[in-house]
Amino acid sequence: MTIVTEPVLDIEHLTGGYSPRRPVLHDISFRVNAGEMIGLIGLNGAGKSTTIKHILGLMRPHKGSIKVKGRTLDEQPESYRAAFAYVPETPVLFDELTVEEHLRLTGMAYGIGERDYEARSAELIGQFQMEAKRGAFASHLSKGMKQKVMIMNALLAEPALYIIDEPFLGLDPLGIRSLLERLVEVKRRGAAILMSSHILSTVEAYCDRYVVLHHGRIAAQGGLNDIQEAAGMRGASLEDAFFKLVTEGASR
Ligand SMILES: Nc1ncnc2c1ncn2[C@@H]1O[C@H](COP(=O)(O)OP(=O)(O)OP(=O)(O)O)[C@@H](O)[C@H]1O
Repeated sequence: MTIVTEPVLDIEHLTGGYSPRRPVLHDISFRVNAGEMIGLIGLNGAGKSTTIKHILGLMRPHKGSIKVKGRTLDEQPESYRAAFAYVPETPVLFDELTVEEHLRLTGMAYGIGERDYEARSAELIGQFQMEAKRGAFASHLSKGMKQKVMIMNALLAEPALYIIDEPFLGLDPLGIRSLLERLVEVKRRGAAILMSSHILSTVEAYCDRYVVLHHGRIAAQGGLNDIQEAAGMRGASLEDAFFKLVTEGASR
């Protein structure tokens, strides 16, 4: 017997972009299930950030639908927004709040009880090597430390869906390892993760499925086998198959 569970993120036939006359995304459909990490990959300008902006509700679909836990943003704005945490490529912090105050704010925004807050924040501060900086203002942090604060905030919230945009660039190797370990752990506990990155070896190693965007369309999606098949390259690495798909103009 197969148990059919509702996807945490369900994008169906999304056409969208910045101007209704010139869509950037064309008929995008993919899902992220609980306990899955999906890699959203594509060249510069392929449409990854635009897809993410649509999921966040910063832009509205021209056609198609986006559901988080079965509901669109219009149907249930509060529960839609509370179901995910977003880690942007460029950290956005309050300069005059400390690391700990950011965590505290997230704890309040997501309604996390005091005891859970204490346990989770202490663990995250330790795991991301931020003990010495817990009282530092965001404006006094390095780029990678700011990125860590964004990541810690997302992890503190323990949402059903993580949306993570190119998280590795600012992090040191220890930070990357901490992040990947945590993502594996939250996934095992049932979280859904959509991660966009250009570091394809890491995407291949950690993601369960991949969505290859090319010129705003899905060029291929599925497990490594599906991507290899779409590229006509059995046995290839994700990077080699991706390279073939995006340089030969394949579009399906
Ligand atoms: N604010 C904007 N207004 C109009 N067009 C935009 C805007 N932002 C991006 N675009 C266009 O949308 C298309 C998709 O861009 P998007 O930022 O989604 O790409 P991306 O896959 O995230 O790329 P990168 O890997 O460089 O971050 C590009 O053609 C880009 O020029």
